[in-house]
Amino acid sequence: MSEFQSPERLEKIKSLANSILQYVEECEQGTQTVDPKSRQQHRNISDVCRELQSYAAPPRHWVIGVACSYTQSMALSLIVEMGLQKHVSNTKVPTRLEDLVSRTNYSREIIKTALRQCIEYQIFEEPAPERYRHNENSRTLLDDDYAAWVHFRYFNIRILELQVSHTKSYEIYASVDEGMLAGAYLSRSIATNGYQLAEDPGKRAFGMAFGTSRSLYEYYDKEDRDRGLRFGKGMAASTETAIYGDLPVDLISSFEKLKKNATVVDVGGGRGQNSIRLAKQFRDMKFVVQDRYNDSDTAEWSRLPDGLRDRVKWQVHDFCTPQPVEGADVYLVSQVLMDHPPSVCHEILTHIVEAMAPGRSILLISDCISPTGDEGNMALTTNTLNLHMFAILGRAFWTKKEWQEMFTSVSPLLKIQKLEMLDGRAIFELIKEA
Ligand SMILES: C[S@@+](CC[C@H](N)C(=O)[O-])C[C@H]1O[C@@H](n2cnc3c(N)ncnc32)[C@H](O)[C@@H]1O
Repeated sequence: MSEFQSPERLEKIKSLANSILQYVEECEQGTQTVDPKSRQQHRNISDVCRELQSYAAPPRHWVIGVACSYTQSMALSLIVEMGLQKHVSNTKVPTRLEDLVSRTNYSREIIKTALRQCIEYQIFEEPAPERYRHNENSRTLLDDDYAAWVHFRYFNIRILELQVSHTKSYEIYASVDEGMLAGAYLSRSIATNGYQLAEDPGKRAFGMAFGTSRSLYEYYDKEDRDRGLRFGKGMAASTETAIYGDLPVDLISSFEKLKKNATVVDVGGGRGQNSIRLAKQFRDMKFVVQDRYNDSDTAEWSRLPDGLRDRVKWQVHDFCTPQPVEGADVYLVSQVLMDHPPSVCHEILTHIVEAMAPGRSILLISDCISPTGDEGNMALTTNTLNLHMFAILGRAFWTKKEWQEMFTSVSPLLKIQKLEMLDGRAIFELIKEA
């Protein structure tokens, strides 16, 4: 018996392996019910695989391996930064390393090492030495919005190509990307703030990393429009995936029970990803996508299919000012409150509640919740998002009690009609009592 594999550990490995086999059998027999609301079984099995991986490694290897997991982000960021996904074959015939080098003129060592690291995590495949092709995972990077999302979360150094007469020179300007860079500063940020999340944007991990005293959205608006646009694209992709789409509002809230031509105001709606999805489903409803920073509404609008153009409109609106659309049927606030300190959330909600028609307008909040006690646990993906929010926005997800206190402080007339929670995601349906 190997020195670290005690009988207890081996027993654990056996039982985890059995649950994997049972999952495979159920899938083969079609007895696995894929619940669109939770995708719980798939998530369970990936938790089991992670646990199994931990038992397969000696403890000292496992912990240092977890500590080095940032190198996977490094590799992926290199791929996206160099745009390698666009050069690797998407057919059975792989691309040779030499061809990748000659097509891009980038370092052979970097290309090879970044691809190798990703391949170890099943992103791309290498059917023969130094021959690469896409697989199901790496193909996701061919979607521009999705690649923008990956880019937002990981490290990047942007190279600005300057055309100076006939010579090309490169200026590397100090821009490194949000998720990974801010994350690297988190321990330093809390250490200088008595081990608490910093309220002052300049002292948050993001502020320290980017040398700014502005909060994330102000920074995007005033200092870095390109990165702001990329964030918007990333958000659009994030709501389309299983990770953040596990609890879509339309599955939980009864849009069916609304009147056919109801108006939905999508507050802080970004590129309108939620409204567009809903407009496709509810063909008579109208949508107003409000965002302070989305000034590309004309571009968004022109991209809409014909049937949606007369029903989805954009409006530049700062949600910290009075709500211009009064008495709408639904005010949707999706992934907005999680970004702001309590005082700003109070202000955002107050403006909406003032515009709501008593007894009729619905306030629909899709956000995250920190489960306590018998409410369960956060899924790894939501916990990961919470850590990311610590670094980027200096915010932690609220408990149910904190949410309730916020609603009561905004207005005693605001009442929760429905609350759905899943793995740390939450959807609140509220009305303003008459
Ligand atoms: C995390 S995104 C959520 C986007 C969308 N609701 C979703 O669920 O995908 C937050 C959005 O709030 C917008 N935002 C930030 N500050 C704002 C403000 N003061 N007024 C209006 N929108 C704002 C951002 O531009 C961004 O589009």
